[in-house]
Amino acid sequence: MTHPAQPKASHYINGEYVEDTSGAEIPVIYPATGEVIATLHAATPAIVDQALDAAKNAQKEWAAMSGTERGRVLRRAADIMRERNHDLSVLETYDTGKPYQETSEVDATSGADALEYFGGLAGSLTGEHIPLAGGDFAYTIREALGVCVGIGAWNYPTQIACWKGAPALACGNTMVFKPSESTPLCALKVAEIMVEAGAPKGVYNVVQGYGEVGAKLVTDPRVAKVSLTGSVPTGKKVYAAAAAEMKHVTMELGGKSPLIIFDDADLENAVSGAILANFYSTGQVCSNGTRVFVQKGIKEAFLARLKERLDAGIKMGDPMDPEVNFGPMVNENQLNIVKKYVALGQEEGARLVTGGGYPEKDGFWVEPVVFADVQDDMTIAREEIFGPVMSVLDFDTEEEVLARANATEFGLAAGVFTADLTRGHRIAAGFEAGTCYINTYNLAPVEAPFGGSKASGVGRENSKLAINHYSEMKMVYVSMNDVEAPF
Ligand SMILES: NC(=O)C1=CN([C@@H]2O[C@H](COP(=O)(O)OP(=O)(O)OC[C@H]3O[C@@H](n4cnc5c(N)ncnc54)[C@H](O)[C@@H]3O)[C@@H](O)[C@H]2O)C=CC1
Repeated sequence: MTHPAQPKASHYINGEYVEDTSGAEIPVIYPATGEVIATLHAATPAIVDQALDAAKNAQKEWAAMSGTERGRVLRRAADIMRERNHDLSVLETYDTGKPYQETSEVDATSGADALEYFGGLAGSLTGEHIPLAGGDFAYTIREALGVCVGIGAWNYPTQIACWKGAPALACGNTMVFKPSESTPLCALKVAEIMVEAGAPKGVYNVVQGYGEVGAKLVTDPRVAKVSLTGSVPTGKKVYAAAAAEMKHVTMELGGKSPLIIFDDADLENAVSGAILANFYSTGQVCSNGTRVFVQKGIKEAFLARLKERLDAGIKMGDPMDPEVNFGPMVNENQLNIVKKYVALGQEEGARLVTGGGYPEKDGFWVEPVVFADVQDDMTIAREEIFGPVMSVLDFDTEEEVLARANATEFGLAAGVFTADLTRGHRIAAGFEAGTCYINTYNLAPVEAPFGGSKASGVGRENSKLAINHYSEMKMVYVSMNDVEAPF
């Protein structure tokens, strides 16, 4: 019998499901059991062509609609997503293995928030009037870029499809979105919902594929902009390919973010913050604060309480059970990466405080891991693991810890827990990171910009700033005077 997660076809182009079985197979594996629940096919060159043509053909008409009309479509799509939260969350759980307890609160909800927020902004995207000498003036027109390509990672398939789609469409662009080959299901539902909400055909298209399909999309002359969520190595390749054609980019890449906990921090809140910074989505979150610097005075109390809460609170099991709060890794490859780093941490002399076991059942399961006595030069403190592995490092002084926190090529996020708010702001000012937290961690409301500095990215998603990344300003100079020329 066909599994309910199996979509009608692999791609969604010009308002319809489209299939071409000659593309490479993409098996969809439910991470909780290891079983193949759906089979899709990567886009062939003909499918890529069809999607880009559809997006190109739809763009002028979409951009010619008023911002209010475009916004109405996005807001309707947000309403539909909220109404279907249950079904979308079940699908997100099949796609990623994340527990329903989490997906039912976060994924479609966050997608709907983006659609609603950018839908609300769409009617107020304007240029400005610039008075000049002698009665001349200039005005600016905020214009869409054209066809935008979105390329997603596998940890938040619904959210990423919406975070890229919503601002792109609000500005009058059209989109071709390529989900991660590990989680190809959810974006198809987003595309369906857009059309149901009234988006003209071709405005939002989804094509499946591995990296090579992504690479093909990036260099196509019909494409004006590329927004990637993925790892730093992929980001470097995509940025370079886009630069060769002078295309706009947004890069949301990986991190190894620091979380600093001072002696004076509220212990319970600091432990909660460290949990949110490491174990949500089984640690598969780009902004995770995986280097937890704890001041020596609070260190043992912090470790004891953290272990107590993890031991009592983690509930692994069927991700569809609403009581379960900890799911498997997304796939076998990612599980093996975690295993490699956990072994490395032990070899390099870090102290295993909790975890390190692998439940013996089908699927890709790992217990959450906390390492203490981690040194800055250990591999687990330098490289992004993208799994539930927390490294706790000791520190003495503010100056020392800030320097160590910043000593990384990454700059996605950073956080600090302290009762001294002056110090909190001082540390936030000193962080070399795009997304900072004082006395909390890992929140990403659509109203606030999200993104990284240094190797972690270029540009920002969410907030009014995202509009600048999906539009450009045309200037029109108007002379009110005779034209003077030298000869
Ligand atoms: N900053 C952020 O907002 C976020 C960043 N991430 C980062 O994503 C990574 C995990 O996701 P993965 O899917 O493993 O990343 P990945 O870099 O392997 O793949 C990302 C996407 O790029 C595509 N791709 C691969 N090679 C390509 C190429 N040459 N040209 C065009 N597209 C190509 C893949 O098919 C996939 O859709 C982690 O590093 C994580 O930190 C994840 C979520 C959010």
